[in-house]
Amino acid sequence: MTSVQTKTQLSHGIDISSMERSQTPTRIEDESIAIEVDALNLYYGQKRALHNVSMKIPHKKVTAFIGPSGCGKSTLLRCFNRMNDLIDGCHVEGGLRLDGKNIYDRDVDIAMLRRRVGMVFQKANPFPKSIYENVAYGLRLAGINKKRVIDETVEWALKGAALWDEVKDRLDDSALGLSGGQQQRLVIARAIAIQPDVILLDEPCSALDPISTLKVEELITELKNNYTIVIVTHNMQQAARVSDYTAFMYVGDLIEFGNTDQLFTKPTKKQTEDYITGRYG
Ligand SMILES: Nc1ncnc2c1ncn2[C@@H]1O[C@H](COP(=O)(O)OP(=O)(O)OP(=O)(O)O)[C@@H](O)[C@H]1O
Repeated sequence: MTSVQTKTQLSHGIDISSMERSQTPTRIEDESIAIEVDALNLYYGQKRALHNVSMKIPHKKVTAFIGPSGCGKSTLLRCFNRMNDLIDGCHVEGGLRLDGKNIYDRDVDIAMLRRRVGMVFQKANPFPKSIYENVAYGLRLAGINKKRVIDETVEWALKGAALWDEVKDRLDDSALGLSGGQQQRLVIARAIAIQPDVILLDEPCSALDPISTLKVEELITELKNNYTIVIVTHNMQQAARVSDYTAFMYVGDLIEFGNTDQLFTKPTKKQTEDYITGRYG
């Protein structure tokens, strides 16, 4: 065991045994790419929050963003569906391509982009409507009105979000009566109902208890069979458990990006090693 592995276990208790069992690590060079970030700079007014970030996000894999508070993880995530457009004074320079198309081009339909790139936030935000209506809402917005299609899709999405068995007998009850973990899975069901290509998860488990966290983590692992997933997490054990690739960010810079097992066991940058061994952050 290397000194990094020992320190990692001591400071954070990250279970690296599963990493050591893994076969040949996957390499980003061998992946099909969903999102390509090219020399991206983002400014809040005069302040630059992202510095020349370049990276590739692979299709149907889980990519985690880690790093200390304020390093730009959520800012970068929000670029992927242009949520930052909603912030006054925010502007972006550089390229960000989704399946080869620059999403910052003038001709991009932002509503369509956000259908393709769904987002789940730290705090579950169900609408004050029934469980059924929460999932059906996006379908109706998308112009789907046939009850049978909506019924089938609501069931499919709730099953996909591992919530169906818990709610199938109370679909007309208020979503606000669900537990925090159930609400987060409901929001994920709402996101997948409209069949996006990419799901962005911004600290989806930070308000959840350990059992709900485990369920959402299992769900993430399941969802990557069909979706490209990008997750921001403060929890390094979570990044190590659920992700295939990890990006370590520090004060707006992308310091290191690569295969999760390698990044946690053999980081190539001292700043990454210092962070994962708990020396700062
Ligand atoms: N709406 C905003 N207006 C101005 N500055 C912002 C805004 N949102 C974020 N910032 C700044 O941009 C930088 C990056 O913030 P961001 O929230 O992306 O970091 P983070 O790594 O996700 O942090 P945390 O882990 O604490 O959520 C910080 O300095 C933050 O203060």
